[in-house]
Amino acid sequence: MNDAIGFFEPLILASASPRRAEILRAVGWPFETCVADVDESVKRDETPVQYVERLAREKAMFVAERRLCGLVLGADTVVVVEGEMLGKPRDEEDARRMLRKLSGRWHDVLTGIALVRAENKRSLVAHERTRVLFAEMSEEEIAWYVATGEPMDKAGAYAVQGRAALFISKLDGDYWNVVGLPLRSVYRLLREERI
Ligand SMILES: Cc1cn([C@H]2C[C@H](O)[C@@H](COP(=O)(O)OP(=O)(O)OP(=O)(O)O)O2)c(=O)[nH]c1=O
Repeated sequence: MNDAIGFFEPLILASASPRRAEILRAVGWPFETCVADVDESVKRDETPVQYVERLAREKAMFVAERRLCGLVLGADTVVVVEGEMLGKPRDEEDARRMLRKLSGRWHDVLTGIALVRAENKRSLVAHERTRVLFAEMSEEEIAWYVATGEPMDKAGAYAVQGRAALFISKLDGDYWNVVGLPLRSVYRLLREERI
């Protein structure tokens, strides 16, 4: 059985994130990528859930508007700790600040996902939340971790799939959501809803 073709509808992944592509590849979901260029600034009074869902939808819509056909997937991930939303760090000092904030605390990782049908622009939007507990990090560990460069293109300044695994004490929810794509939610959305 060639499940890569018969089981999954091919996707157009509206993302430059190598992690999202790797996650789709890992389950054999056929896709091509097309990078979306959208303004990622937060609107006034926007909640983290509203933000990730809006961004996921804008990324998918950006690509869908430039295509005649196909099913486009967009996603956006943020970390929320004590009410503060953490995106990708601006610089190394910002990364150290984020890691100090996460040290020894539980936080939420939120990913918004959006599917947009290019033919008619119909869309489905959802989000997934995973709780993560960071171990206490010493200043020395934070300095070492930031010097590896790993935090710089990651929401919350860490990569659970990389060296930050050394500092993850507990994780409650979908691991793949933390890496940037809650695959189970994408699959369920497509199976349960018509688009
Ligand atoms: C928390 C966490 C985030 N991340 C990554 C996933 C996302 O790529 C990134 C969050 O930034 P996003 O803005 O969601 O995505 P992106 O800019 O990398 O890619 P695009 O907008 O083109 O889709 O952080 C990890 O890789 N590991 C982690 O543990």
